[in-house]
Amino acid sequence: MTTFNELNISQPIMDALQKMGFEEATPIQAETIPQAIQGNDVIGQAQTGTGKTAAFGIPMLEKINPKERKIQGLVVAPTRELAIQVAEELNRLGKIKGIRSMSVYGGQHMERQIRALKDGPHIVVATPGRLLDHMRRKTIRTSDIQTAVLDEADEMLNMGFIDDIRDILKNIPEERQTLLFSATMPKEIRDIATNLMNSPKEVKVKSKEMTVENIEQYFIEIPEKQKFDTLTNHMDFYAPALAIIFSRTKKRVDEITDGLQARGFRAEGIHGDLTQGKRTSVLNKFKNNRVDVLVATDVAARGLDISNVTHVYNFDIPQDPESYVHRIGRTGRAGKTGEAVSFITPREMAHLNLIEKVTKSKIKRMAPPTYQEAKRGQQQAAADKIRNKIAQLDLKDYQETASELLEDHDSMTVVAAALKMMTKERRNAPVNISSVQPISVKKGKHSGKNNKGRPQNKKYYGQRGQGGRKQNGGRSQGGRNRKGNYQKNRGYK
Ligand SMILES: Nc1ncnc2c1ncn2[C@@H]1O[C@H](COP(=O)(O)OP(=O)(O)OP(=O)(O)O)[C@@H](O)[C@H]1O
Ligand SMILES: [Mg+2]
Repeated sequence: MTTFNELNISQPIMDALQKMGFEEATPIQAETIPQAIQGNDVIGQAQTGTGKTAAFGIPMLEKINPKERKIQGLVVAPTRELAIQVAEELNRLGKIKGIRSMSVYGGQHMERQIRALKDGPHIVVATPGRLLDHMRRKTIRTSDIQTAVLDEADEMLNMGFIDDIRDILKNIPEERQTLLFSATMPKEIRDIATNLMNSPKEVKVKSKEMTVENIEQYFIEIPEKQKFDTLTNHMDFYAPALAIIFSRTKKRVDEITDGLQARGFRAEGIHGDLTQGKRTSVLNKFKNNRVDVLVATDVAARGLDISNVTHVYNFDIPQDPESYVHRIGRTGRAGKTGEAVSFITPREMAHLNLIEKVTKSKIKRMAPPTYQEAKRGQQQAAADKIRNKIAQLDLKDYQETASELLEDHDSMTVVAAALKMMTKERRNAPVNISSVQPISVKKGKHSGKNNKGRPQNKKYYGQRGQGGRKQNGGRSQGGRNRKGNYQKNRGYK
């Protein structure tokens, strides 16, 4: 255990940490903060949700002089939502020291952005394309930048942003310090990254698995056509408080979202074809619990820190093991527990084995919940709702009508009728999701545009998953118990 006191952090930032409720440094913070404060370049790798933002944020903030209204720190992140979030966390950490961070990303009004930049933020957190745009227009001055951070570095290099990243770094003074962080860092990508840096110290928080151990991981083997019914059955049976569902395409995200809404779930979708306004509003609704289910493409897979996400579903298994790690890492953050459930079609079993092997994690087989179980789950949710109402003890106005009902019918019948009215007959809303090809290990699956220049795939797929099925059958343990807890927490809607 390391306290922040031991890390030579200045008082204003210590005060901010205290205000944020951070008591101890996480391992990646304990290991990288001293290295970075000394001025070293650092490649930091640690599991999802373990505080990498503050690990690079604190040393960057330490170096900044708040009196100089110049951009002294830069963070580059792969998605707009992540840029917004990182800027918010840096603003919290830097507030008492008087350091202002601003996010800059595509899809936002250029003129408005330029005006805000004139206000003189000390740190800019940007997505690569928009950042280059500003650099070309000279609306972002890079000559005073002392620290450059690449958050989710491997993703940006993977996504074909390597040239953009090179261009960005070329424009930043050579004496800069470069910090590079991610939960995953395939060797080939690390080699590319190392070339962009100055003798970086590599800090890898050691763990057996790439995923955090407080995420219980399951898979359900299920034909493509049955995925959607299985999803709603699972959600009825286990009643996740907050869930993210990942799907492979934007079209499927829309279809799943529509389907869930038709079946009475409070769901919204997020993907790259939506306007930025819509993307932001969907994410805010999810954060404020006005939406319980977020359906997303990989645009939401990296870095997003939404507290209390209890379940992550892979409606479609992701192509890369790294993507699996990041997706499921949206739950089980900052020491909390979470559950990940992946739907695997029979032909994708070998791909699942490969993911297990690369991530060194155990993904347990779970039987698909039946429709009967789903209905029972819904009834229990309705019963919980009644229990909560009873606890509130404000039922006097209803007693006269209740006693009239009980004169005509026995209490069992009355309660059963009430429960029936409170539960939804989900199957009355048939839903069709358009099919996609299964991901297979043997086929050359790297032809897709996402796989451009992904040397690490060769490594994985060269090894070839062993195929075959796991025989560790059985349902997730403790579902009912956990379900009870979740329902108490949320008050079923
Ligand atoms: N020392 C700490 N004590 C308590 N909470 C912390 C500490 N450091 C960070 N946190 C909180 O933990 C959560 C996860 O942090 P963060 O988003 O930085 O994780 P990450 O390692 O970047 O994850 P990812 O790989 O998914 O990007 C945040 O809500 C953050 O505020
Ligand atoms: Mg992060």
